Amino acid sequence: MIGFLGPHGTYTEQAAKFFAFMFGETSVPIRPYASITQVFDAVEIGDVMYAALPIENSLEGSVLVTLDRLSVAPLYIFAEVSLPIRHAVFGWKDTDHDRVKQVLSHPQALAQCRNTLLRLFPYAVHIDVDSTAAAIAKVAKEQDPTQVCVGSVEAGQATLLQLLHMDAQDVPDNVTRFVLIGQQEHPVPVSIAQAAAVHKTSLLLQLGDDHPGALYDVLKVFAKSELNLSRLESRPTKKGLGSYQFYLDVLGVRDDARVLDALQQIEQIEGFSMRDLGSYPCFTHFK
Ligand SMILES: O=C(O)C(=O)Cc1ccccc1
Repeated sequence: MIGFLGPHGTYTEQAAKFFAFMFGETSVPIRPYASITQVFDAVEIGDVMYAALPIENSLEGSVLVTLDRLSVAPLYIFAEVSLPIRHAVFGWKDTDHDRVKQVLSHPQALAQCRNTLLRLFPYAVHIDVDSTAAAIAKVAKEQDPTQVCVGSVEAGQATLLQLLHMDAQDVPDNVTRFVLIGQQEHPVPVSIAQAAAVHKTSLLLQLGDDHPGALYDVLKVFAKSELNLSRLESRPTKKGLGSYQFYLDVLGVRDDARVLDALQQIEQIEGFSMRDLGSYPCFTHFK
């Protein structure tokens, strides 16, 4: 079973369906949860074997709820899929744009459409909802012509709402990365890894003692090993202002001799602790 950020109609459901399809013959069912936190709870207590969650967007950057929980949860990334995201705006028939008071959606969707929404609905406030599909359901239920919502065209068209605008994202090329995560003892079939041309290894680094060049010492290892980093991100450790941990995505699979060697070298650097968040296949899926 794959838990995902629901309800039905979210972008994460599209990713969950992709992952389920990758299981092939042993195709697994998917189950919606109302929030990212609830999906994490479900996979941690073993209610579901896997979880599908958004982790990063090409316009807005990291989905912090996912990233921060991943740093403390004993979970691993097993696969990644990047999906192009096209946002649509839905409302009631004959919506008067100047009278719209509220635009509801997931905060990432609102952020990805910020400028377009300001232009279309200059007097509206943006309201965060747990998912795009939850926002669509709320606007469809309340039948209030001063509310509109942002979500996928398929989810909106499954309601009585009217499609007001297509492609509301501020930049046409809008892509979100979704990850399949789970407990280490439940790896996915090797056929999934074999189906991908690109693999990544994700690491979480914590500096023990901060000193000049501490991060450089780590980056030098990757540079000398000619390993490409596809991401480097700092997040607060929450232990005090100015205290950071680092997320790194290395292009390469952990079993690769160069990656193994680099990781061993980093482990020997004093003052660092490194957590392996998984080594996994990366897919891109165009509908
Ligand atoms: O709310 C959704 O539909 C999600 O799956 C989260 C999300 C929101 C915006 C872009 C990508 C994923």
